[in-house]
Amino acid sequence: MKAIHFGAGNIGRGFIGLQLVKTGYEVCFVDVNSTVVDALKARHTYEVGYASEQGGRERVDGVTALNSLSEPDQVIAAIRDADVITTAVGPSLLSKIAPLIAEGLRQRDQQTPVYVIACENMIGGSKHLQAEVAKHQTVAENWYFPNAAVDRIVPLQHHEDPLYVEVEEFFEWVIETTGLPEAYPRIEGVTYVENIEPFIERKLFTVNTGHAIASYLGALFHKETIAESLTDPRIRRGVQTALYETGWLLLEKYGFNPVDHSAYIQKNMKRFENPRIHDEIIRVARSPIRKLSPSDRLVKPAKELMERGIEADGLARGIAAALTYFDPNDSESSELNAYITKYGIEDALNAYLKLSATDPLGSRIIEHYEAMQQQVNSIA
Ligand SMILES: NC(=O)c1ccc[n+]([C@@H]2O[C@H](COP(=O)([O-])OP(=O)(O)OC[C@H]3O[C@@H](n4cnc5c(N)ncnc54)[C@H](O)[C@@H]3O)[C@@H](O)[C@H]2O)c1
Ligand SMILES: O=P(O)(O)OC[C@@H](O)[C@@H](O)[C@H](O)[C@H](O)CO
Repeated sequence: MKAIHFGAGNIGRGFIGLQLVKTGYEVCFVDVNSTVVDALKARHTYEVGYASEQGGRERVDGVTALNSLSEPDQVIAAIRDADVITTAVGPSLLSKIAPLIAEGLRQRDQQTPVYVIACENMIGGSKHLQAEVAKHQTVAENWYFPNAAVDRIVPLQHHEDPLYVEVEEFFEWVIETTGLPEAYPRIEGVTYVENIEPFIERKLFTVNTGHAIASYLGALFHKETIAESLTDPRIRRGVQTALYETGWLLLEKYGFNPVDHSAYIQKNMKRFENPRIHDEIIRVARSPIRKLSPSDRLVKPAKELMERGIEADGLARGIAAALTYFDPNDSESSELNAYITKYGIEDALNAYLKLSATDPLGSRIIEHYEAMQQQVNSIA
């Protein structure tokens, strides 16, 4: 059994590759980072460490890697032979890897099924990748693209060994089975469900909404990590308020049990506070344009709540904080900041969030944004 995994980064090595190897796959990582690719090729093994009370490390053996920039033909050949293809490159890069995947799939023996699973933080990730592949190659009937949700906090890594990765112990990987044949491959640790929507929305609108707001409010109050942010009552309250709002939406949409969902929120607050994980604001806040897009963790739940006549003020405050965020090393943050400086907040709302300054959500965001601008000046 062979698996190709695009993106040998934190979640790629620290979760997806690990589970594939545990299942019995020979895993070939594909990446553009030559340090990581060369080390995987040379050693064929790496270690995953656990940031938990028990700690401990696991060895991940029998892996290899290819560089998609310098070895595209080898990547295509590897896709020809693969049973499963997974990705964890970031949602905006799926369009970049699609041509290579399309060419590899085109060259396959068309009788053998293949499963392509995007493990990205987005709703409908695999179907989005399928649409990107379809721009280059007609998608065959037995190329399956089941949507998935993946959850494990893997912070930025700062070790001498470029392959070692430290992760939290908790994980959840959910894959949608609707449309798959009976004999679809089972991956160790994966929960298979007929309908992924409640799972991806529960994860994205709790773990990622909470994380995002902790990071943007954290940046506003000059914090360095998520755990540090949550020690500040102003930020903690902001995160919890937003999570009770998204919780209300999830209860309305999917009929979750309120007691169970409250426990889910509290469990995630504990994960954010894990003292053994140094999760930097710059990682969690990365790519603010993506995070502020109408289909992502902040604006989508806020709009859906307001449409139901339910208050979303905590989300509006989190969105405003995201609009004040600035990291000069993050290209999306730089773009957004330059846009706001040039055209103003109302045009930015329109261009990136697809919201008007006059609609109820837009006007709440602007009120918070203006109050925060004063706050930025007073605490700077
Ligand atoms: N880190 C987490 O806690 C976590 C948890 C769940 C989901 N995710 C999701 O997983 C994805 C990856 O996140 P990450 O934290 O591992 O990021 P990362 O930056 O650590 O890893 C991304 C990897 O993709 C590689 N890459 C970039 N362009 C590529 C290309 N053209 N071809 C092949 N590889 C390429 C990068 O070199 C990098 O190694 C994102 O969608 C993220 O939302 C992350
Ligand atoms: O990866 P992003 O940029 O979509 O979001 C940053 C974090 O919220 C995210 O990586 C979480 O750590 C992860 O989703 C936990 O499962």
